[in-house]
Amino acid sequence: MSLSDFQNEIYLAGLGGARPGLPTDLHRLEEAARQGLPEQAFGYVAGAAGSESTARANLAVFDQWKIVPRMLRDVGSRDLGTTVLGTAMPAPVVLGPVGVLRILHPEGELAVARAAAALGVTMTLSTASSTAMEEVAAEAGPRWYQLYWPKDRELAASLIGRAADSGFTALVVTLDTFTLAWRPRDLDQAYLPFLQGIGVQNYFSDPVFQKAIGGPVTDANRDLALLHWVANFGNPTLTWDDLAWLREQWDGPIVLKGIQHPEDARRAVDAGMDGIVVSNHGGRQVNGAIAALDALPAIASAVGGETTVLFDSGIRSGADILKALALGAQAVMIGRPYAYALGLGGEEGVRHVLRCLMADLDLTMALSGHSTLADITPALLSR
Ligand SMILES: Cc1cc2nc3c(=O)[nH]c(=O)nc-3n(C[C@H](O)[C@H](O)[C@H](O)COP(=O)(O)O)c2cc1C
Ligand SMILES: O=C(O)C(=O)c1ccccc1
Repeated sequence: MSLSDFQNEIYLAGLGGARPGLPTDLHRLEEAARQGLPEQAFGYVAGAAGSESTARANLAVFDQWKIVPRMLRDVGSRDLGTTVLGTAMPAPVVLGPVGVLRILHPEGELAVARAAAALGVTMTLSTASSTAMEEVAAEAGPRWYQLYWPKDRELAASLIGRAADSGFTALVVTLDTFTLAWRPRDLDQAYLPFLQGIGVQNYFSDPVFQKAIGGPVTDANRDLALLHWVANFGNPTLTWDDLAWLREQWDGPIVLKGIQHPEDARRAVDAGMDGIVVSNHGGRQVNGAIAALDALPAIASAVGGETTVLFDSGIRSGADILKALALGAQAVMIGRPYAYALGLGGEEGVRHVLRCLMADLDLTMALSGHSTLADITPALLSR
């Protein structure tokens, strides 16, 4: 199926009288999710750090940039395809890592893997997934693995080795979340998915983790296992020097997620990394932090052209994607929209979100005079 068929299919379904089960404006998915999902799970996904002002700014900042459409440029045949970190993509859209997906749907990461595979879209599996990576890999198409770098190096090496053995082709190392931030929605609800054993599956299935707690996780040692997980989840003492060790562990591309300062982007390149994700974790970590899109231009001018620059935090539409690409990203990741859609519509819901985004991007590019990603430059934007 070509990309221009994505919107046709949706339109034709509408003309036939069958409304899409979920909103086609992804901003409105959040409202649908508020009404349709259990309160605590919805709050976990929708929530962010502190007063959530950075999460709001991530969305609002897109309105400060305007697309200036160009006419009469023969956009009759479009190609949104690209290759990022060696992975071929139908469009510059990747499912970002979102942990604990079984709080939203019983099939969790498996449903996401099937939806992404059906469309040839790359999925990034979280270390905090609620399904072990080997099970997800068996159902997934193109796939990257997101590492939460644990304290214990032996455990880190084991997770990385399993990811390589399971066919994950790039390592996305998240730096901004060695611990969860001050998140009032979850604190007020006393809600943590892990206390229900959701999000620890990659750890509990790991031989190094099991060795450390004296054997497989059972009802008898579950509390011990959870304490060991908490103690090992993240390492606040890591520095740039530690990246040399990581580089030795993984042969494929490594990208650092959570970069917000141009000097950090520079250090990533100097440390031999293959890319960065400009991201503030959807505003879930440092409230008051710079809106992610505001961080992008300076980072792109510091390292763009030398490394792969990915972007996330606030992408909700084709226009948002076009703006992020124009400001220097090679591709974007999405988070909350597909999590909401999973909760509301399972595998089909995730497919809906991907088709909407790709169709909207295709149309927005065409109508603003762009046929390929190579045509996208900062010149198409006005502040
Ligand atoms: C419920 C939830 C869980 C997340 N879990 C992870 C995770 O396990 N690893 C990670 O690197 N990022 C995680 N993120 C952050 C996303 O990868 C992404 O940076 C963020 O959601 C992007 O912003 P957006 O939601 O506005 O698209 C999570 C985000 C949400 C909403
Ligand atoms: O909630 C998050 O943002 C997140 O990144 C995370 C971290 C650990 C486990 C699950 C999700």
